Amino acid sequence: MIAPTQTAAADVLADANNAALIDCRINNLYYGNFRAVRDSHIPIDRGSITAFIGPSGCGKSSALRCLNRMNDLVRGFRFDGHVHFRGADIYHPRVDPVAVRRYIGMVFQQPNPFAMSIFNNVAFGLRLNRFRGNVAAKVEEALRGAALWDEVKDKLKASGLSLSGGQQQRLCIARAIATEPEVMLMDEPCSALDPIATRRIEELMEELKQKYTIAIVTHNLQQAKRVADKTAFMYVDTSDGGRTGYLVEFGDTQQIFEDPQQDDTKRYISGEFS
Ligand SMILES: Nc1ncnc2c1ncn2[C@@H]1O[C@H](COP(=O)(O)OP(=O)(O)OP(=O)(O)O)[C@@H](O)[C@H]1O
Repeated sequence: MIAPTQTAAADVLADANNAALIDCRINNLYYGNFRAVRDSHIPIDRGSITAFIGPSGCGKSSALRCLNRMNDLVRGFRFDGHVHFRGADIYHPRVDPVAVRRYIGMVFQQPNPFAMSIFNNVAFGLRLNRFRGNVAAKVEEALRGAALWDEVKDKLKASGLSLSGGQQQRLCIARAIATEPEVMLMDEPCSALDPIATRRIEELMEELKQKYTIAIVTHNLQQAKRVADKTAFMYVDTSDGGRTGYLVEFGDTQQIFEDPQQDDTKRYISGEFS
């Protein structure tokens, strides 16, 4: 369990007033001496899909990876700011990053099923978490949740690697939801998929949203427009000779696309730069 801190106690109260499920404030994010992101405050609302958009290198993935401490695994990573999940500071020294990732799961750009059976791919996390209930029932539930059950129910012993790219990505989603996280982070989950498999994942996201909060990094503006409730637009500041990403504008997706308030957002949305 993520231990709430004293500072977090006030935020728990704020949460009761419909504050964001995750409140992420990145003042500075460094890899070694390189400042990759600055001044970005991104709240993630419960039960919503939030898209991170912006040109390559603006720090979308870096910001996303802060939300479940995935950057901790990167050498030279330093972060000044906070990420509060349900009011608790996930970077508090007493908080175990592995526990954070149990609440806030992740699906990556390249489908990465383990070299084991479809069944065991999904059961893996359950066993890791010493799940004591009915594993087979839970695996089925997760595969149904990821809209994959009908396609694999007769070949659960086949290797996860034998599936198509789109099926593999849904298998990874099943693996992520089997342990019942509250939040799913998706880092360009469709970039390796064809348009039909992409559409399938987008439809799945709509279904998953009933149960999970989702944050997604996407290069595909149409995808953000189709699936996201909220959109964060990030850009790169080169004024001081560096390349530091920052949040330009955050709001309802419809507002960001139809009535952007910042010139850079307008230019990006209209395709003036990519
Ligand atoms: N592990 C790392 N070590 C050093 N620098 C990194 C690392 N990961 C990212 N960066 C740098 O941080 C900056 C932001 O990268 P990030 O991947 O977060 O951007 P992005 O907007 O997601 O980019 P893209 O859309 O191309 O994936 C880039 O300049 C990148 O080179």
